[in-house]
Amino acid sequence: MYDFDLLVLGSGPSGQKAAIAGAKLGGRVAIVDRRHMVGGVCINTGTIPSKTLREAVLYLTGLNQRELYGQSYRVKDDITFGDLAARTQHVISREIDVIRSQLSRNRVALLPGSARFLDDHTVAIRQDDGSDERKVSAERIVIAVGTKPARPSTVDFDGRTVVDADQILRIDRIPRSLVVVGAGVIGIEYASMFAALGSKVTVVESRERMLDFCDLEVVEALKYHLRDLAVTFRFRETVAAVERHEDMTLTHLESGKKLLADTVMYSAGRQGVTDELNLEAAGLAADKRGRITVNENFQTEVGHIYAVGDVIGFPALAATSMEQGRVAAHHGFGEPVDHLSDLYPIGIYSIPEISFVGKTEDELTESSIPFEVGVARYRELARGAIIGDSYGMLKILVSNDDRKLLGVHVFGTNATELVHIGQAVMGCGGTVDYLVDAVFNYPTLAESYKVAALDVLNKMRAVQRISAVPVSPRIGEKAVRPATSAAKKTTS
Ligand SMILES: Cc1cc2nc3c(=O)[nH]c(=O)nc-3n(C[C@H](O)[C@H](O)[C@H](O)COP(=O)(O)OP(=O)(O)OC[C@H]3O[C@@H](n4cnc5c(N)ncnc54)[C@H](O)[C@@H]3O)c2cc1C
Ligand SMILES: NC(=O)c1ccc[n+]([C@@H]2O[C@H](COP(=O)([O-])OP(=O)(O)OC[C@H]3O[C@@H](n4cnc5c(N)ncnc54)[C@H](O)[C@@H]3O)[C@@H](O)[C@H]2O)c1
Repeated sequence: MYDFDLLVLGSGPSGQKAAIAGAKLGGRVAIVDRRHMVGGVCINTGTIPSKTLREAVLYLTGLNQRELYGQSYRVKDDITFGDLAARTQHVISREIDVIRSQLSRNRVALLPGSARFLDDHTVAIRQDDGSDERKVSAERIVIAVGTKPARPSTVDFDGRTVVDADQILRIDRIPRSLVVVGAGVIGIEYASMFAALGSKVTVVESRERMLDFCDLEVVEALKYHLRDLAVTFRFRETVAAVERHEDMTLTHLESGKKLLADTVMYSAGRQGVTDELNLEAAGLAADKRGRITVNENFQTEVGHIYAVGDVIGFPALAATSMEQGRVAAHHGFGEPVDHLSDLYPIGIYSIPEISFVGKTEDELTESSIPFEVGVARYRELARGAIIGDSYGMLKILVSNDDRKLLGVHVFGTNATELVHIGQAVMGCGGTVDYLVDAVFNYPTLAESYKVAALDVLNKMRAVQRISAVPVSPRIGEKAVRPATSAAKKTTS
């Protein structure tokens, strides 16, 4: 009756995984995207180019080797944007090739063009050059159209001196000075890269602090490092206007300050790409940020139409988007599937990088959940000395009640990889005792888990000991001996 069992709109991480999951379940599946956007924002303008650029910056500047070889150490003196772009283009092409091959070997048809709804089972697909339009029908439809940078209408983006986070990848020179508007994840990642390249970076953020979902101590450490790379932070400041002059920009802040810079980059949030979808024809609507509301199965108000990935909003990560796509397809085909776990890691590829899983100290304190903190510093690990990372740290938060891990926060080299050890222990309901008893490879950064776990146990034991000692009576009071039965068993 329909052309396809499943039609996916958008080939980013969520769309790809929905399509492949549908095909593995035996469905006839197609995926629609513009020819130049196969792989989505993730591959073409977002995750992959920014992470490759970061790797190129770290390598060519030699930044990570300077503790070992001195502050003047560099692999290349005059780094051009071309040097950085070459590596980025290479990785993008390779990744697109992998995606095309995965779709084709799973018999997912790739239909080029932009989709818009004609009704709740039918879409029209317009070729990129507008030359042709075809109708396609499907029993189930997954909307995975992602987001684009939010651009204030008052700012004149020229793609050269005033740019958004997509356009920054196409600039032709490394700016001597850069204003970054918005200290979200995108803003801080690009601020780190340009600061490492030697640009004088000013970050303007209207809130009081940045990355407020992360551990406060870790964010403080990051700010210290970025300031050391000559980054200036302007918190509680809002951009009022940006003027373009020949090869220069002047950013006016609402407080009256003026910032002169070669380039201004806007990273002040993103907008769902739903304006061209003609959602009303399918009986759907988006909110004012272009987002679509879904239930826990990623179904929209129209049961056979699903929405996944950044277009549904938080957490808007490639990793969670992939899972949402897979879960939606399984639900659509009636295949049993668990709901998405809450226990996913966050990775911020600033320089140095940050990663965490679970709760922060602030969240636990607000919920009155008692916990103990264990810290390991890379400078006390042999691997830290070998790689020249003296600033890295790993912090674990452990429940005083049942000794389970409640959160893991990592700052420094390999943070985004290391966090998964804590995630696995937490996912399996493990306690701090597992980390104390486990033997880790030496010399590694993973050893930091054992060091932090021992730190927790030492603190817990000290508290138990003092609790077991009679409290000296105040004048006129009797001595009290706290009940020792409340003290928890320690294994080491
Ligand atoms: C600079 C930057 C860095 C990032 N870094 C990270 C990171 O390090 N780690 C991480 O986990 N996440 C990161 N993200 C977020 C990550 O890229 C997104 O979460 C992810 O790409 C969202 O995937 P998606 O499936 O929603 O689709 P997207 O990747 O957003 O792609 C959507 C696709 O839909 C297509 N489309 C839109 N409208 C239509 C239509 N009408 N018809 C057909 N196709 C359409 C678009 O062309 C596009 O290809 C980053 C994002 C940015 C911008
Ligand atoms: N490593 C990663 O996982 C990664 C990396 C990059 C992006 N992302 C995803 O991309 C999404 C978008 O990131 P983002 O950083 O663009 O958006 P964001 O919404 O996270 O941050 C935007 C920031 O800009 C500030 N702001 C807005 N207007 C301003 C103005 N006029 N003047 C000063 N400050 C202003 C806001 O207060 C906010 O802090 C995130 O939600 C994130 O999930 C993830």
